[in-house]
Amino acid sequence: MMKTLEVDLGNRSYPIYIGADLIDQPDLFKACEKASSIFVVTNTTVAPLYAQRLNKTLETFGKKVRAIVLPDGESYKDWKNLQLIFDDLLKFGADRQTMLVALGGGVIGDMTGFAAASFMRGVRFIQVPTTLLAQVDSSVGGKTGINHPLGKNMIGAFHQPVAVIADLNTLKTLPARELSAGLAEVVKHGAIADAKFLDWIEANAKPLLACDTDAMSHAVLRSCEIKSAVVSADEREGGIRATLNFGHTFGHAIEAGMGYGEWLHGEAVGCGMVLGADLSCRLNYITKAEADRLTKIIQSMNLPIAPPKFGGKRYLELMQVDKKTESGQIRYVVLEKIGKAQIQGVPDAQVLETLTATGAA
Ligand SMILES: NC(=O)c1ccc[n+]([C@@H]2O[C@H](COP(=O)([O-])OP(=O)(O)OC[C@H]3O[C@@H](n4cnc5c(N)ncnc54)[C@H](O)[C@@H]3O)[C@@H](O)[C@H]2O)c1
Ligand SMILES: O=C(O)C(=O)C[C@@H](O)[C@H](O)[C@H](O)COP(=O)(O)O
Ligand SMILES: [Zn+2]
Repeated sequence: MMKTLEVDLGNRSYPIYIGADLIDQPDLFKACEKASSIFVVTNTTVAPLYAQRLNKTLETFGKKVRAIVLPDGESYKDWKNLQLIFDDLLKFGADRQTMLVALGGGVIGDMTGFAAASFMRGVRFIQVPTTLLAQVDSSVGGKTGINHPLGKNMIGAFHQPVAVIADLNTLKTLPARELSAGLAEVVKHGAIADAKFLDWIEANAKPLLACDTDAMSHAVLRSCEIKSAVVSADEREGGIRATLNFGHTFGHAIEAGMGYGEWLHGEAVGCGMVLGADLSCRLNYITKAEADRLTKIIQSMNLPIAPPKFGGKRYLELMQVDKKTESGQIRYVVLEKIGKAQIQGVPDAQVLETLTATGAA
């Protein structure tokens, strides 16, 4: 059965649809009725799996539908490949009434959203997330952008989609490693916002890793509920939205430091949460037993828990460019307790203790 949630942002509110075989349902794409043309942005892996079905659905609106197929991978989330989207939009007559449709994981969603934010100063777009990570996290909330060699997601814009259509059946073709990466963000939602959800995740590692339909449905729904509530309260990260960045200050440093694509985003975030839990413990918020428990949950999702050994100085250098840094002071999301997070500055010496204790330094 399909579930519908709402991201509540006044006249920019939009629905999140979660259910099976949704890419075949034209009524969910009704925002396309007013479009002059439709461009589906996808990649070389997802296109052969789902583009034809989506195309058939979109063609029912009687508009020109075109696919823009990008190369696959985090390392392509850059200027050069963003430009390919603009090239085709201009070449094939897109205008301000054009609808972009992002069909793929977080990389495609972030790039399509940024293209939509900036093409002709802004056009509408729909998110059709096909990875677990995109369904539980990246398709919701309107953070769009690309990477810079010196820092993750450094160039971008807030631009909300007009609908999120999460077809749970697309997860059936997802490789196991990608499923685990998505589970990292699911664990994050439990850790920062809902201790009972974290209990459920802990108890359901097996069905989650097996991509069981009921387990996936609950994981996506509860994650979207948590994320949409946070985004509705703080769209532009002036306050509580920063808690969604738990594990990301360390995680983004791992992604950039290794070279984008070496570690998956979810893997880096999972490991980043191990460091974040250790730091939270050193700050006397959570106990050692609670930090160890979170590490075990992350490990149970087949995610790496040992960070790359860049050394303390290099980690601090990589983390300095984090978007939460204020006047040179790096700010970290820490767990006040399981199910509640906050952001604060931490002396480098204490961060170095965490980096040393976890083998990063
Ligand atoms: N905007 C946000 O709020 C937000 C939140 C979290 C992550 N992100 C970003 O999202 C990106 C990570 O997203 P991701 O984990 O989805 O990675 P991804 O987009 O690279 O997708 C992972 C892999 O799965 C493939 N794939 C996608 N759907 C598939 C399917 N149904 N079956 C088989 N293969 C499929 C992709 O082609 C790719 O190879 C990062 O760039 C991260 O920074 C953004
Ligand atoms: O939506 C948010 O806010 C998040 O922080 C979600 C994160 O999972 C996501 O990876 C996001 O892209 C990170 O944002 P950034 O501002 O640190 O680049
Ligand atoms: Zn993330």
